[in-house]
Amino acid sequence: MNALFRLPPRHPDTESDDIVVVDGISRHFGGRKTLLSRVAAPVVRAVDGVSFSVRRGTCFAIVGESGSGKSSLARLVVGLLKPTAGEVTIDGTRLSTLDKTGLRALRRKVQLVLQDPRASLDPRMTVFDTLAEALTVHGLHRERAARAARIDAVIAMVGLNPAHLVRYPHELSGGQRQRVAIARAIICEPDILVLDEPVSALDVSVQAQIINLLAELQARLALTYIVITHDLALVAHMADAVGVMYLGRFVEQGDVEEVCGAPRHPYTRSLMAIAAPAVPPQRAGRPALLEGSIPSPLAIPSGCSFHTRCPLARELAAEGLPGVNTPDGRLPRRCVEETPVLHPAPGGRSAASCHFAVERPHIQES
Ligand SMILES: Nc1ncnc2c1ncn2[C@@H]1O[C@H](COP(=O)(O)OP(=O)(O)OP(=O)(O)O)[C@@H](O)[C@H]1O
Repeated sequence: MNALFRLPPRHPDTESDDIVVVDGISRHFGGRKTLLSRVAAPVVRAVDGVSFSVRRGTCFAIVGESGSGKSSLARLVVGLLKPTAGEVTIDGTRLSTLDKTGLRALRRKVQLVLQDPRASLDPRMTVFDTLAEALTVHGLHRERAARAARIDAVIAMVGLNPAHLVRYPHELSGGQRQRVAIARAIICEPDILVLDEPVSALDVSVQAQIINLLAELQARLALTYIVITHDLALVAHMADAVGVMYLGRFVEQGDVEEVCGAPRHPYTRSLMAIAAPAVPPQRAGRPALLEGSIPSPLAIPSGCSFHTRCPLARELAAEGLPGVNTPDGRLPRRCVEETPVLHPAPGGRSAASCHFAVERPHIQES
């Protein structure tokens, strides 16, 4: 489990105001016998001991490839999934202490926006009905005129007009549908939006418009964002802080300028190379494109879970001495045998879990 990593405040005299604190959260699936099977299903470690905190009014991004556990983590944060271990605290309230009523109240404050609005909007409901339903669920603006006024105000905020209110999702473009999904999320005046791949289902030309809309709304409504994405370029654009996720764990996290500007973990460097192939080689090693695909979370590699794809491990092994490497000489033994912990970078604005991340000390010294 990674220890709770908190960015030091930019201005040391301002008090820390963490609206979200995620402490050692895990979610494992399977492992139980079913009625039809006497053998327990294998355990999938979708999220495995993740910790982070998010300052009020900022944007925290969770980045990683498909299958790294990002969506499961998002669902844990909004209380849609129960953790196997660990705790999520939202604005001082521990989710584990909430009953059904408490969780419903929390869902008003923490809204989830999904990747594909075509799937998340009911095709049989007009835009007006979709927004009215959100108010009804939370018992807000019950009076007709007040409800219509709130819907008109929100539809304008997301850049649509009253003519859109009578349309059905299939009568809207992809960008307009995502604007409706955002309107539905903000209509109940939440504090936090969890945005799961908010633009990846959209045409590239529309993506920038939605990103700008999200930035505008964040400033106007003092929202806190948690953005789930596989795209480090989007992270660099939107986020203040980031957690880089691989097989259920954060392998690097911290200030976005530091993590994206001088990534220390070889996985982050590889993601950066994909996001911006023209970026010159980083100081601490050449970014290499990722080889192969992410292993199954049913069979997480031993030691450092990234060792099966790690370009830095291969490079270090090539420099290493017999006995320091695995018997086949392909990888440093330490990468295969020892699980790395998050090491804070000098200055404490980021941390990376790689045995060799900091100075890339020569393998004989380790
Ligand atoms: N309900 C479930 N039962 C079993 N395994 C699950 C369940 N939900 C997720 N998983 C597994 O957990 C792992 C992480 O899934 P998750 O959807 O959180 O990853 P992700 O990074 O969001 O990927 P994607 O971008 O493809 O959605 C995957 O291997 C997935 O198959």
